Amino acid sequence: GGVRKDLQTRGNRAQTLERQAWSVTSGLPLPQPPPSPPGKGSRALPRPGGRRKGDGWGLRTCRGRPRAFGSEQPWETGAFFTKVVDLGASSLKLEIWDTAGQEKYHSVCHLYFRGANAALLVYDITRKDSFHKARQWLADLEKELHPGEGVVMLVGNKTDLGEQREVTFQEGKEFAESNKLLFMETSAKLNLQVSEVFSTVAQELLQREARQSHSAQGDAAVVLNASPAPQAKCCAR
Ligand SMILES: Nc1nc2c(ncn2[C@@H]2O[C@H](COP(=O)(O)OP(=O)(O)OP(=O)(O)O)[C@@H](O)[C@H]2O)c(=O)[nH]1
Repeated sequence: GGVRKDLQTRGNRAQTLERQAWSVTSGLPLPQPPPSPPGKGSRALPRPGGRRKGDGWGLRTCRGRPRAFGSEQPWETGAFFTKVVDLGASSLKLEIWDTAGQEKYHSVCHLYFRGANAALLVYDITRKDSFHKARQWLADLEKELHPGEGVVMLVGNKTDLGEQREVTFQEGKEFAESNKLLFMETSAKLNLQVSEVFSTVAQELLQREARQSHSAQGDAAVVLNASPAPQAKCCAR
């Protein structure tokens, strides 16, 4: 799935930045026109179509809507959600596309990653195969996200099923570290660490944005400082 991010500085003072980010669960999308969220126009990005239930991959609570676990309603089978993350000085509105888990649509998954600011790679800690699939998804993601751009978090879900665990915390952490990913474990069922996933990703997005803007200012200073030099040389002739 995917996420589009609106950043708004509090007090309505500053700019509204628009960024696109994609969250990637284990699922694979059927590309369809995305729905229009309330109050917004139609979107140019695809969203997943159907959902195959029960493969244990998804992080349902990423949809950012209050509801009881397992109480899905037919109208909730769509895959576009928004979540506002309050970060104190700023808040981020994440627009999230959830992919549906269908391997045969793997070839179109790049549509969901393109232009992403962020991605969540979610696996099921009770299924080693889902962990291996997450690694494959990362390879796909890396083709679409430019190096150093895009925040990717690896998420091990279903910590409430600890006795059935097949992927250790350490394995997840080491894989994440070796690929420069953020890492967390969650239980969507118990709502453990779910909001932390989003706030951590949002924080990281903001920090990267601040660093980029800082470095852009640095570049501008170099250009400004650079231009008088040739003139001075010229005039000295
Ligand atoms: N025990 C437990 N079950 C979970 C948890 N998260 C999801 N499930 C269950 O796992 C199954 C799959 O959940 P989905 O949210 O449909 O998984 P998904 O990967 O998004 O599904 P796809 O759309 O096929 O990718 C469902 O039966 C959920 O109720 C969790 O944290 N703990």
